[in-house]
Amino acid sequence: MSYLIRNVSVLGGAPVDLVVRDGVIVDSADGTEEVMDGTGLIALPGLVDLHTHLREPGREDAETVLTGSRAAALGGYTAVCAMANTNPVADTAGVVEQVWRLGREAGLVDVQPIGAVTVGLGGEKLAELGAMADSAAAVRIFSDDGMCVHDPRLMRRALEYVKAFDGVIAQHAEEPRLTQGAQMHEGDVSARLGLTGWPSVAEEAIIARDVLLAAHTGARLHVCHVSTAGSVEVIRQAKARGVRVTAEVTPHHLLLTDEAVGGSIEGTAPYDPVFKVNPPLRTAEDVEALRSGLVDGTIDVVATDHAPHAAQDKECEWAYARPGMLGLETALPIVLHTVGDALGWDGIADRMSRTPARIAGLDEHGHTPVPGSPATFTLIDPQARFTVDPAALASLSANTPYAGMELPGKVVATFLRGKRTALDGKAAA
Ligand SMILES: NC(=O)N[C@@H](CC(=O)O)C(=O)O
Ligand SMILES: [Zn+2]
Repeated sequence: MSYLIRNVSVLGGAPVDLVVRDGVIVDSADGTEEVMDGTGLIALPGLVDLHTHLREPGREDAETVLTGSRAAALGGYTAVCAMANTNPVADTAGVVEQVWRLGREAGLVDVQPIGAVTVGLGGEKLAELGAMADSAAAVRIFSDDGMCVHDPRLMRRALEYVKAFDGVIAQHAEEPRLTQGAQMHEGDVSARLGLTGWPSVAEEAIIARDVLLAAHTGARLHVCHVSTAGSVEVIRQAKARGVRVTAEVTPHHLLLTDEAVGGSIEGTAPYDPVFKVNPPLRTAEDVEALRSGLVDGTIDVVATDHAPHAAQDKECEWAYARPGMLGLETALPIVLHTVGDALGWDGIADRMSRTPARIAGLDEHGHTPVPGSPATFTLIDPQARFTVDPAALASLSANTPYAGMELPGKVVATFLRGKRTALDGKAAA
């Protein structure tokens, strides 16, 4: 199909016509098959998520590569990096190739598998990093996410190993000796609720160690879901010293605080497991530091940490509930709501597309939609507002913390190499 999109604003600029043909954006609208009205819409490069849990193989009742791809396309994404904590764990060339192939078959977003750092996420033995890098999936990001690579010797070896092919280690920063039994952020709210706390220092101590290891090895480190003001400060200092470190923040850590666990959000009761997530929701001061860190570039990207969980794993007592929340279908609206004005459209394109594409080595992504570029972009209606309905999400799971919230910014359509993968709330497959 070829498309003529009339009167659309690219990154907030003056309205233009965008012509999509043969997978690229071209100049001439001659003979285009479908005309779309882009009046009032913003065109952004297709969003790229560095942190998505797709649950296939192993928990296809919570999400599959196909259903997660639908959620991604509807959220404006054209590429997602699939985390390795599946069952079996994505720690061999066979598993990463399977996930990669399933992504191709779904055909809605580019699914780039992340490989595990250690065998079975066990934290004891390096996985076959080279074999995963050399596989058809061409893995470049490795992570034990869900678990921290806490052995410093293993972390050092992993950094040294991936440096050879310019890979990156994405660390879930959590000192396990400081988070034993932790149920939420350690602070006033945890004290009030009587829940064991996860102190901020459990995250900050690992990041501090890892930036030193990254400096020592000269390898690339990426910090997953940064959640505390202290972490932002450690990363800021490391960057000032030239360490090759990048970092992500999730939409939920840009908006929600530990008060949500205490029932502060309208329509929720205390101990609602929908707010249970790792790292935990922190304080208002942390949220403020994360927002300014993202705006000043200390934090490089927004990543969703889309973590679907089946109803029985979420709708139970707090202590038994799995940590994690959905993200793909609400990420852009939450970013618009929290830091949209401060970032502007170019800043949003940078933090949600250009920079994550660069970190992941996804060269076909992150391009501003102008003639000559791949037709891999998304169209947003910034004026439209919508109310989040968990049942209406394309994800197989419903664990969104934003149920009932009214949010700005609707994804109208998404294109991947000229294929329209989502339109008006419906995915193409
Ligand atoms: N974020 C979470 O709370 N959970 C993630 C794992 C992770 O990202 O640490 C999951 O896989 O469910
Ligand atoms: Zn994690």
